[in-house]
Amino acid sequence: MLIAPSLLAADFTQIGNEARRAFIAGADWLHLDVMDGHFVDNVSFGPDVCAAVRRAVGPTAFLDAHLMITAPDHYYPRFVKAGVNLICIHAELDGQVDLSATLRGIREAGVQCGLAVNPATPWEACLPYLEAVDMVLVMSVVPGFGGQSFMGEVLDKVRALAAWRKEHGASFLIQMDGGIGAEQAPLCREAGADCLVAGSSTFRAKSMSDAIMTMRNA
Ligand SMILES: O=C(CO)[C@@H](O)[C@H](O)COP(=O)(O)O
Ligand SMILES: [Fe+2]
Repeated sequence: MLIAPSLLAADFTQIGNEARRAFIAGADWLHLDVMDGHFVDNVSFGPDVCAAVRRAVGPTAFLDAHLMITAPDHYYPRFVKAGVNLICIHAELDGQVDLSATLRGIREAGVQCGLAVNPATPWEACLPYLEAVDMVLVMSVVPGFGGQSFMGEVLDKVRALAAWRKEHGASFLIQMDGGIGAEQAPLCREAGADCLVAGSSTFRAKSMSDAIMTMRNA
């Protein structure tokens, strides 16, 4: 099980130190929540902050950018340039954005690509793209803010995606994001998730390393 602390819950006055703190505590990935105030009702940070995080953590740490933005096709090259390892875009943009071309462009730039679904979006929205992604992200909160409660009803989507993957011999990872801590991690794992994003339960834990270890051993 990969654990990806979300930098959204970090102390923003200490962003570089906070990013390093996550890896020192045993994080597998660092999750970077990018919000544009259009796709979600919040604004966070953009490619320049991601590039600063890369400088802080060094060349080998895995950075996972979750783009909650309406124009990922326009902006993804800037996140590639910032040095992230994976760029995840939202399936809800289907019809507005050429998702196939964007996913292909991300991969051709040498970066892994992912497709995310909101709690209200059926997993089948990913179906046309499942051969073309490295990861599917199943949101377990309505995106926009950290610190929300886990929505257990999305676990059925994780089960369905895991079943599809097995049946088709596919290898994409299944990530879950939102409201995840020690209590939710075993449920996510049982359903078939491979990577858990956790903001509040890691950065705001008394011991980040204990919090990460507990979730990983779920
Ligand atoms: O993408 C999002 C929210 O939109 C998440 O990555 C959250 O930032 C996770 O934070 P917690 O729910 O774990 O506090
Ligand atoms: Fe996220």
